[in-house]
Amino acid sequence: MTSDDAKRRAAERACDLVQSGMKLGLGTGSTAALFVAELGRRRIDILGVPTSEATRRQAEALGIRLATLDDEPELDLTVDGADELDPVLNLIKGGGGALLREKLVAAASRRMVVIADSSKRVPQLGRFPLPVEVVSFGLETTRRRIAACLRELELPADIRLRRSADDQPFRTDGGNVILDLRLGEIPDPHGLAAVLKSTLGVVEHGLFVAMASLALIGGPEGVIEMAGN
Ligand SMILES: O=C(CO)[C@H](O)[C@H](O)COP(=O)(O)O
Repeated sequence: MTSDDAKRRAAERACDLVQSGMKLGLGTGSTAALFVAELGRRRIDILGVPTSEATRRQAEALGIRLATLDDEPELDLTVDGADELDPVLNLIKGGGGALLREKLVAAASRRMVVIADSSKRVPQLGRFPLPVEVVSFGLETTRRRIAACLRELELPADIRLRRSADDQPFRTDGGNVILDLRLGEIPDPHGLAAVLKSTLGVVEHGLFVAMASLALIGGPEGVIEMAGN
């Protein structure tokens, strides 16, 4: 079974949770795109709040009714992918650069369900570089501030500015840039999340701590369910 098949299984199972009339947060990335495609195929009448311009374009093309988070500040369910998930469903997200809108939409939802293939499961977060969205003004000063925090926490200060295919700094939908932190391991996701959040210049980080209530992991045996908070 390919990774895409596994992701599709998880996406299809997540669609089973969707009922007509729901207000849904629509995630970003290849797995979330499979979910949105399946929603379109099933023609369930939902109102979607997309977490990126890419997802908005896909959902619009499928005829899914859309709203903004300002129109609909309380959502029933968000379904989104993840770059890593640990056994208690703390996540690293932002590989696709949509972490800020993804977190805003997930936080506005009664439930967040993660869909993934089994390669995303890890015993401890940190192998995947942690995306941190920062303002581009004063970028070097923010980078140094983050490096000092990491050294304080005895974590490696290997921080790289994300670049697009044309070698220009990658820009998020909000016009910010992303620093990817190569940490290797994150022994205390709560602690690191708090430190990053209080660092001047940081807009948001890709640690989703205690936000997901369920993960659906697709694989050759079917779909495994993992419960979170
Ligand atoms: O956080 C994300 C985008 O910002 C994605 O959910 C994450 O990168 C997983 O993507 P994929 O489903 O393509 O593996």
